[in-house]
Amino acid sequence: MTKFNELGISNPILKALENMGFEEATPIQAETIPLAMEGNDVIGQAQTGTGKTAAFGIPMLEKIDPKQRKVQGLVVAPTRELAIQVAEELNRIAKFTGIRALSVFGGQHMDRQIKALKDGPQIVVATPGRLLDHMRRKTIRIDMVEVAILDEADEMLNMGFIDDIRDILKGIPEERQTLLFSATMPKEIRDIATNLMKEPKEIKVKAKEMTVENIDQYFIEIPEKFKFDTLNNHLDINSPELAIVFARTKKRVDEVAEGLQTRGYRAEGIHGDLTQGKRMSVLNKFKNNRVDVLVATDVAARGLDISGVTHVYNFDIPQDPESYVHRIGRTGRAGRTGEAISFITPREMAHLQVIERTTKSKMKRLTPPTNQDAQRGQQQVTLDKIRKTIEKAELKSYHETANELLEDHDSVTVISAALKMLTKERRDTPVKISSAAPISVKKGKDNRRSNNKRPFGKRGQGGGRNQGGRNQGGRNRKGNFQKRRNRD
Ligand SMILES: Nc1ncnc2c1ncn2[C@@H]1O[C@H](COP(=O)(O)OP(=O)(O)OP(=O)(O)O)[C@@H](O)[C@H]1O
Ligand SMILES: [Mg+2]
Repeated sequence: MTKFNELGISNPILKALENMGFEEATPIQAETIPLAMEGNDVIGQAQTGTGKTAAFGIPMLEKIDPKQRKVQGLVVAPTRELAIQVAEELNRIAKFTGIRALSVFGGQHMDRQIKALKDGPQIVVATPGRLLDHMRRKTIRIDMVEVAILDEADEMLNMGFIDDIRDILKGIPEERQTLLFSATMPKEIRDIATNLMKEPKEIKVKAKEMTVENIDQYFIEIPEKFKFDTLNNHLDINSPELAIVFARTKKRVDEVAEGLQTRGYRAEGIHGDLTQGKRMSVLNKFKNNRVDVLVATDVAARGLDISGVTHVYNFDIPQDPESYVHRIGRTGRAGRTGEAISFITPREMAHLQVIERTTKSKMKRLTPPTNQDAQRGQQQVTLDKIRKTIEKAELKSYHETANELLEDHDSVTVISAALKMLTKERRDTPVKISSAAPISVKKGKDNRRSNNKRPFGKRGQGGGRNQGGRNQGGRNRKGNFQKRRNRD
């Protein structure tokens, strides 16, 4: 185990890391920090939740001159929520340095952003579309950038973003240091990456599997029409602290979220068609435990670090094995445990094997729980509450009333009545989820790249701006399917 003070980090940053409760460097941090501080370009790959943000953040902060109020560090990230989160983490690490990171993303008022940029942050964390907007309007200068970072690099260099990234990098001096990070790095993307860098050092934290060991992975083979009730039963049995349910389309996200509300769960949906205000408020409610179940498209699959997420459900199995890795990686972070449960229709069973082969992990089969299992699960939750109350609470003042009840009824009847009152009863209000075509394995083709995946929906996340022109999904000149650009 490596201590941070063995890595040549300056005192103000060491102090912040200590304040944050970081005791030891994670393997990706221990390997990356010295190499990046020497000025090398780095491609860093390590499992989800293992601290890649600090692994690139610390060497970037060490390179920046706090006295210069110019953008010296640039981080590009695929979603708005991730840009905000990365800027927050950098600001925590930079607390005693005088360096400030600003997040810049679509859906926010341009004027306010321009004003914030004029304030002179030394680091900007941006989504690509909005950053390009500022570059064109000349409301940001990135010609003093010394360190450029692509977080979720394989996503950023995928078809949806690659042109934007090329345009952005053209605006930064060639002497820059470039750092690329992700939990996944398919070979064809790595080849693109090396072309954008100078003799990059590759750091790959060796792991047997692409997924994190302390996430227990399960699958349930289930026909489409039983998915929703099965999800209900599962939530009742597991009573997750926080759960994320991934569905394939925005429509299904809305329907599953509304269906769960109808059945009495505190659930909300998040996807790219919502206003930025709504996206933020949903995510904040989830972080503050005012929402227990977040139903999401892949917009929430990458990078988000929300403590307390104990369960990830793939209501719909993702097309890419990479996407599976990132989705389930929203739990089991920073050494904690988690569970991932994927619903697979009988026709999708071959796809399960594709995911297992690529990620080198195995999902254990679960039988779909019955309504009785779910009811017992909910009663168990009540039992646990009662046991805790017996342990902790002062109950003497209730004894007299309890004895009064016991004079008229036997103890089993009395306790059963109390259990009934305390237990969430099942609601069987019918909920209809529109069907989704099953994902199929395309023979003889790289399944991953032929997928026109659209985590942000048809208008992209820019909310209707900048949507014209090239690369709007569909087929490109070579006739391959092309991912719709997620402009922001
Ligand atoms: N050395 C450390 N000790 C303890 N906690 C840490 C350490 N480094 C990072 N963390 C915490 O671990 C969590 C996960 O970190 P981070 O989000 O950087 O992971 P990641 O590798 O980028 O994951 P993903 O691939 O999902 O983006 C965060 O809450 C972060 O603050
Ligand atoms: Mg990350």
